[in-house]
Amino acid sequence: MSYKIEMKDQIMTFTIDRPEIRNAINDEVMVGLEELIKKVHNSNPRVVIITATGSRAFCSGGDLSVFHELKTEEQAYPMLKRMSEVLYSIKTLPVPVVALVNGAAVGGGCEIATACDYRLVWEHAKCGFIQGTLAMTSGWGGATYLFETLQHDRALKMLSDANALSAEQLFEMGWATKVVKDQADIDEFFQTMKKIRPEVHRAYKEVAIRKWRLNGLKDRVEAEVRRCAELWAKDAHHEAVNDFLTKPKK
Ligand SMILES: CC[C@@H](C(=O)O)C(=O)SCCNC(=O)CCNC(=O)[C@H](O)C(C)(C)COP(=O)(O)OP(=O)(O)OC[C@H]1O[C@@H](n2cnc3c(N)ncnc32)[C@H](O)[C@@H]1OP(=O)(O)O
Repeated sequence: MSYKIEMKDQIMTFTIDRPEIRNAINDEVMVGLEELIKKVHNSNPRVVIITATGSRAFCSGGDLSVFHELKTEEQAYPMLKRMSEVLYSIKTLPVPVVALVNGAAVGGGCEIATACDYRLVWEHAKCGFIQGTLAMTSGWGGATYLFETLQHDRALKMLSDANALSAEQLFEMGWATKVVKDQADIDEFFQTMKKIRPEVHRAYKEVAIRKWRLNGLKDRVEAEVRRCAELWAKDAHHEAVNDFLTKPKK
C-alpha cells in the first residue's frame, strides 16, 4: 500500500508511503487522497495532516516513471485534471489542513503543500516549483494557489526561477508557516490550535472558502491545468523527463 490514513485524538493523518521513490504520486496515492477527502467529510476530524514516510522527501511530484507514458495533450489532461480536483477538494475541506513537510517537496509535491492551509517545514527540507526545469508549468493548480498565498512578485519569482529553496528562505517569503527542528516544535503548533474550539477554526475556514468561490478559484485552476497539458505535449518536456529518468545512478 502506498499510503496510510490514521485517526488519533481527532487528528486525521494521511501519509504517503513510497520513500524509495521519494513519495512520488502514482494512481494508488491519488485513490488514497480521494479516500481521505471522503473520510474527512464523513468523520469530522478537528484537523487533517498530510505528510510522508522518511526524512528525505515529502513528495517529489508526479511519478515520472509512470507518467512519462502520457505523450499527448489529450493523454496528459485527464491525469492533471484528476489530481487538480483532488487538490481543490483538499483546499476547500471544512477543517484546517496542515502539510507536515518532512523533506523535499518539489514539482507536484510543492503543489500539494501549497494547497494546504499551513506548512510546517522541517529545517532540512528544500521545496520548489521545479516544473520549469521540465519545460512545463505546474498542472495540478499549485500556481493558482501560490498566487492566493504569497505576495505577487514572490509567487511569480518562485514559479519562474524553478529552483528548490531552503526552509529559512521559504519562511522569509511567507510560504512556510513555521520551520520545525524537532517534535516539540510540531507539538507546540497543534497545542496552540487545540486551545481554540474546532467550530471556530471551521468558521474561519468558511470565510476563506467563500472568498475562493467568489473569486473563481476553480475556473482559474482549470485554465492552469489546460495550459500545462499543452506544454506537456511538447518535445522539450519529453526530452527533460527522459534526461531525469536516464540520469546515471548515484
Ligand atoms: C506530474 C505532475 C507535475 C506537476 O504538475 O507538478 C510534476 O510533479 S512533474 C515531477 C516533478 N518532479 C521531478 O522532477 C522529480 C524531482 N526529483 C528530485 O528532484 C529528487 O528526486 C528529490 C525529490 C530532490 C530527492 O533527491 P534524492 O533524495 O537525492 O533522491 P534521488 O533523486 O536519488 O531519487 C531517488 C529515486 O527516486 C526516483 N525519483 C525521484 N523523484 C521521482 C519522480 N518524481 N518520479 C519518478 N522517480 C522519481 C529517482 O529517479 C531515484 O530512482 P533510482 O535512481 O532508481 O533509485
